[in-house]
Amino acid sequence: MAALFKTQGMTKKFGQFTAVNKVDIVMEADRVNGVIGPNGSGKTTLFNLLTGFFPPTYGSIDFMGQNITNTSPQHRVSLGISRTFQLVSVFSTLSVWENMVLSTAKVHHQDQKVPWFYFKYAGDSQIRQQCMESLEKVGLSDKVNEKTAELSYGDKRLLEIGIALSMNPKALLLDEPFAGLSDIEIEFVLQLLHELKQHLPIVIIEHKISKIIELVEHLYVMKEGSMIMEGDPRKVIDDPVVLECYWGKGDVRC
Ligand SMILES: Nc1ncnc2c1ncn2[C@@H]1O[C@H](COP(=O)(O)OP(=O)(O)OP(=O)(O)O)[C@@H](O)[C@H]1O
Repeated sequence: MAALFKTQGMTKKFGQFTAVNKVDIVMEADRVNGVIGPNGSGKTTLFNLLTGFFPPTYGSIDFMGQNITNTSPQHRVSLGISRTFQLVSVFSTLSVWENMVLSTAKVHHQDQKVPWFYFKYAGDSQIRQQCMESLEKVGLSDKVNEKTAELSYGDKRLLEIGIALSMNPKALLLDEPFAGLSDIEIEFVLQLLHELKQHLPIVIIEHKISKIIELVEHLYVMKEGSMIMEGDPRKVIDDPVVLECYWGKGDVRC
């Protein structure tokens, strides 16, 4: 079976600064992959490259055996690459249901030029079903009519995951999904991820490994743009190189 993501020499430069440096990974689909690393080590840029938000300066990216190096984010979504963002990215002025429909219809009808026209597809039974199923999965089905601005931060995160799930993902990429959440909210999201991982490859960025040590099955460590280590999470976090990478910036095991 082809790897979920395979990158060769993947590099991203911003001017003279190298944010991601010659990253070669073969990320397998049959496990939860975690990505850790200190602030500014290139984790989000790695996600932006995998999801097409930036083209790489050099190198190649394959998704499930298909070269996607120069394809758009929209094309990658249609291939099944869904993501969430470090800062919650939902439309505050819309209701929960409107957020769901807008995103789901956009995946089905990429030809529309005017975003609001997507609402004409709100009645499509397939779109309605996908939206409802996703909202049920993330526990928001009783909040469909609520204004997104009035949701708790945890519910906004869940909505973002719900939107990602409604797009028929073949891979779910989560950028710090616990940021800003209370311990109770983190537990809820973690439980959801444990359920989702049964049938969906997950890639998760997180600073603090303790939150995801029971979830992830393979761990990557980035430092200053480079992938410095990968492997079994419990072995990786005890590796002297990884411990040193975190010295002065908080223990990786916190
Ligand atoms: N669009 C951009 N333009 C210029 N520099 C950027 C851009 N995006 C990221 N960088 C820089 O690339 C480096 C890596 O950033 P990135 O956000 O990928 O790190 P990170 O590991 O996700 O950090 P954090 O854990 O703080 O979110 C940082 O020095 C950042 O300032």
